Amino acid sequence: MAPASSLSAWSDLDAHHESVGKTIVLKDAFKSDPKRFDKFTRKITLPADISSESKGTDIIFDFSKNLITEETLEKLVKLAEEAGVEKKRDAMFAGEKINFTEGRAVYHAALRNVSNQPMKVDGVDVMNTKGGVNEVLEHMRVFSEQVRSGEWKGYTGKKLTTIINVGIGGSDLGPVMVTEALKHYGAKYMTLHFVSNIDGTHIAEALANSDPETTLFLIASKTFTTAETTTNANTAKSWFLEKTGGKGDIAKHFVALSTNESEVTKFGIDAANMFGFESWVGGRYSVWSAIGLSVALYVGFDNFHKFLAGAHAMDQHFQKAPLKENIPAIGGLLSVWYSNFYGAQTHLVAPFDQYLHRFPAYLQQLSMESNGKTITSDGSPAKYTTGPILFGEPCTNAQHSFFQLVHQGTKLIPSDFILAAKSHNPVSDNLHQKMLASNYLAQAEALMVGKTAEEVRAEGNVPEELVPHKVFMGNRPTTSILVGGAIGPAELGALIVYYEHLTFTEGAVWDINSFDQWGVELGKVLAKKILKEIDEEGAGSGHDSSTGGLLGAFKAYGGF
Ligand SMILES: O=P(O)(O)OC[C@H]1O[C@@H](O)[C@H](O)[C@@H](O)[C@@H]1O
Repeated sequence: MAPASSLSAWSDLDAHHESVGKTIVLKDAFKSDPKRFDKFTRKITLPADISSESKGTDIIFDFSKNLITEETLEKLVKLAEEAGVEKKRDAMFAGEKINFTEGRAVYHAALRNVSNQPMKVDGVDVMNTKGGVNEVLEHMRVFSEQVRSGEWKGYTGKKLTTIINVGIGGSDLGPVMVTEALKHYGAKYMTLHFVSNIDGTHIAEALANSDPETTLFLIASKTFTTAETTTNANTAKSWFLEKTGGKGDIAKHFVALSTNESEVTKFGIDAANMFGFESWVGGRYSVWSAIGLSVALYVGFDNFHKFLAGAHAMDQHFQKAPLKENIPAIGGLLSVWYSNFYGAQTHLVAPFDQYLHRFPAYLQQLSMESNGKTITSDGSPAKYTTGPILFGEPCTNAQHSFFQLVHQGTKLIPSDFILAAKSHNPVSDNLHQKMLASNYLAQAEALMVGKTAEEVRAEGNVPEELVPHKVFMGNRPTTSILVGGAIGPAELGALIVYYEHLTFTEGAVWDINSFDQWGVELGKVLAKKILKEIDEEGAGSGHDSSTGGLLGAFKAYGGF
């Protein structure tokens, strides 16, 4: 593929940015076009049998408060066409090896292919082959039901009620985020811990109040070689054996979620207690795989299945909808518009939903590990900026911390706001929900309309020298996502996949490989070398004076 900036649609957008993009005033655009909301809003409806709403749930994506005209959208669509976004999308869904630096298919969509269409990699239907998607799902169903019913017992015959998931990166963030998001559906008697950090505090705190007789460990690692996870897992195993006086039965208390059977068995987990998946599932896309076992245990397999089905609905939309109507494609193209033509460096995602409090952290890995790349498909560096810095916090909290910068800072921060129309906790006669919604609406409106000096003065009693400080420039873009019901498993699945395919679209335009992550390797290698040096005499070798100096100081202060 040609570099994005050499495409004619790119130059066209450049000119369009000069003539229209730089001058568009959103509040005027709304005044002059009463249909702007309708024109730029897209909707997906999730089927009734999987939704939190009995008639099916609509999810509305309001793109109208973005710095675009109809012409902009057409030009962005043209860019997607010239960049081959649809071709690349179809190649992904056809199981082609679009992860070209690792020679792998990118096939996490197969994991949520609940309509069970054949999906093939190398000519093999991954759905129905031995050890394939359906077989693993069935294993997950049986196991999660056995644990939840108490049929699967610990070594002293007790029901397992504490789940400790040991994993990091994609083997942690998805399960944490989803179990938090679906807490309303979770088994109230279960205690969940997610241990990821190599900092011993993480595992120590999880084990502190856990009872080995009632604890189930899920060792979640695609590769089963990640240092943090194997170290934490070994610490957990030693704790278990020590606390049970060697009588504890590993087979009843430890299961593995992995692609690497030989490492799993080396660790001491029976292959029968391993839930597998394939190398075509990237770590950051693995919550749909066996890595999601903690979700199935916590919310029950039926809800896990609805989660997959909601995701599948968004997959189908992404696959079939023309680009101009294609919700994730539009999201991705807007990101390109802001990153490459306005010089925006960030992307804020603020869920107005406490249950979604880990959603931005999850999206950070999805977006930044996927598109934090410089090299394009021909091996040359991109001549344009790629993945934005994604960040966020739930609102209304974020409003009271960093929103100052979003409203009045010097940076353009394209923002997404997410709200569910219905709360799972309509306390105080829904007062909280109404206040939450009023903030969701007010923030997007305020960011767009701003406040002029004249408006500040008209408020009266404002000393002239304070006027500029109280001015809001406005014209700051937002995308508002409204779930037309509560956020249940299916709604959550669809929201995640919106961001997955948004990220895909960005990467496809930028002509980068969104599916590898070589950038995390160098630090791992250096850490291994330094770990050895901590146990050796001296302050290591071959380091710069800062690293060597700090290593020496650490050893001296820490008594190593
Ligand atoms: O599941 P694993 O193999 O232990 O890997 C965990 C994480 O390891 C990180 O190094 C990768 O960058 C992530 O993509 C991955 O999710």
